[in-house]
Amino acid sequence: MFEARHTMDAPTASSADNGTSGDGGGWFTPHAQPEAPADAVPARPTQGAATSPARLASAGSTAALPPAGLRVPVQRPARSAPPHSLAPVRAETASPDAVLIRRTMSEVAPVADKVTSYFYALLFVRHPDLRSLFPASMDTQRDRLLKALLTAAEHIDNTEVLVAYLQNLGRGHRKYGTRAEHYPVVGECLIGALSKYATGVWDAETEAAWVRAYTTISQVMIDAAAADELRAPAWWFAEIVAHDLRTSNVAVVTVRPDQPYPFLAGQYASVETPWWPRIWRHYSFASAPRSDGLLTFHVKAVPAGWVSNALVHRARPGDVVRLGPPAGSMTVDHTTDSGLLCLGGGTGIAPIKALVEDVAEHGERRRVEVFYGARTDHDLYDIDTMLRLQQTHPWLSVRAVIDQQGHLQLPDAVRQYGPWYEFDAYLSGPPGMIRSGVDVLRNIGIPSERIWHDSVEELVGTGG
Ligand SMILES: NC(=O)C1=CN([C@@H]2O[C@H](COP(=O)(O)OP(=O)(O)OC[C@H]3O[C@@H](n4cnc5c(N)ncnc54)[C@H](O)[C@@H]3O)[C@@H](O)[C@H]2O)C=CC1
Repeated sequence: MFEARHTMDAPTASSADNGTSGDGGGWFTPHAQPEAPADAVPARPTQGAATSPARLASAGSTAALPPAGLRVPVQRPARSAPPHSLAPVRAETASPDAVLIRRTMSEVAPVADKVTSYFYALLFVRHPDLRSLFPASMDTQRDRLLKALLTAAEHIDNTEVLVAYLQNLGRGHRKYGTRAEHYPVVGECLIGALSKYATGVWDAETEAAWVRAYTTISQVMIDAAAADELRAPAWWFAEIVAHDLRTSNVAVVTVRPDQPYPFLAGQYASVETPWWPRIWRHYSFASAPRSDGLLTFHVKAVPAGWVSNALVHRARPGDVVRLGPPAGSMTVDHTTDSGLLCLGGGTGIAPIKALVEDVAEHGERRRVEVFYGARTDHDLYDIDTMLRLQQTHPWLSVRAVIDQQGHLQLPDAVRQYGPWYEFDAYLSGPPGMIRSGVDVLRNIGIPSERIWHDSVEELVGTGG
């Protein structure tokens, strides 16, 4: 699940300072590709300063210009920007709008839950028709939309990263049924909620800054969705063709999409099961693209994880799931021949295996060093596959790291080998492993921009 490293999008999210440090769950922590539908509610005037819907992104318009002062690049970076590029712009370099937006966010941060609740109350009261775009239970999803909006607003000056993030977000929203006309109504409710709770700082100038930011944000998303519509479906149906229970709670699930599904090794997809409509969870592809078009995911059933439990314990061949578009930037750069240092913890071994296959298919002889961590021998459910790959490929080395007592955690094991400073590093696994792994790898000399992983926040969301 998850856009890795350097991106704000989905599973592969940012490494460094975004989401890998701190509590990883803060309201304004940049995170990987959010999953929530960005829809909204139009019409009634918001509370406080009057914000007419007309001032927000015009539905369906693809010609709206970015507001003055906000730069919207036209080019998408080839790879997502490094996590550290998401670091907040320092006050002295921030635009006036960014300063006002951050001031609002500081004001509402302590009451984030209330802002979220009020936002959805406004949305669903004003636009009850939009309720059906969201899951029946909002528990796991309720704050995702607002988080995404606020993340984007906070990084309004960080154009390159922001645009890549928003484009990804806009494409990803197609599967929710989000349409261009939903954006202004969401914007109205966002501003309604912020103006209610940021009373200490809210004034006409602040509102204007939010309107400009939201207009830019929504236009980038609308345009990306429109462009994507010309070349890809909003979602894919995929039939489960194999279901292999490897342990009591880990299944390897293979699906056949109803149409070609282009992706890159190291990416992930969001998956919706028939049992939990509109609840989407990210899973990394466990193989590089195959000639038969099949896709494989490794799923661990986690406590209270509706989707993961359904996929492990209920799903059977013949069942049909839905897939969102591929996302994530934890991919191999084939223009270089530097070695790959890969840390896969638990089911995090899935995208690592895909990366190994990708290197093999490119016929290169790059060194690939895999550290595969698990709590017990039994939990190394895919070690046979990895050892077979090692036998076939002399450039590949696979080491298992068992961490039953928590004495030797996976990242620590890497220190005993090396040197690693000329390697590109790939981390995939539980959020704690990624956080400590990024620290360890930086300490042993790998620069942040060569450390790739999916966003920790997305990973947290993935488990379900
Ligand atoms: N693209 C990605 O990053 C992917 C991430 N995942 C995530 O991987 C996780 C897999 O869960 P499990 O199999 O239960 O893993 P687990 O909890 O059994 O841990 C697996 C390995 O990670 C290490 N680890 C765990 N917490 C650590 C910490 N705080 N510091 C250092 N090392 C730590 C353990 O030592 C062990 O070697 C899930 O959270 C899942 O969402 C799964 C697939 C892809």
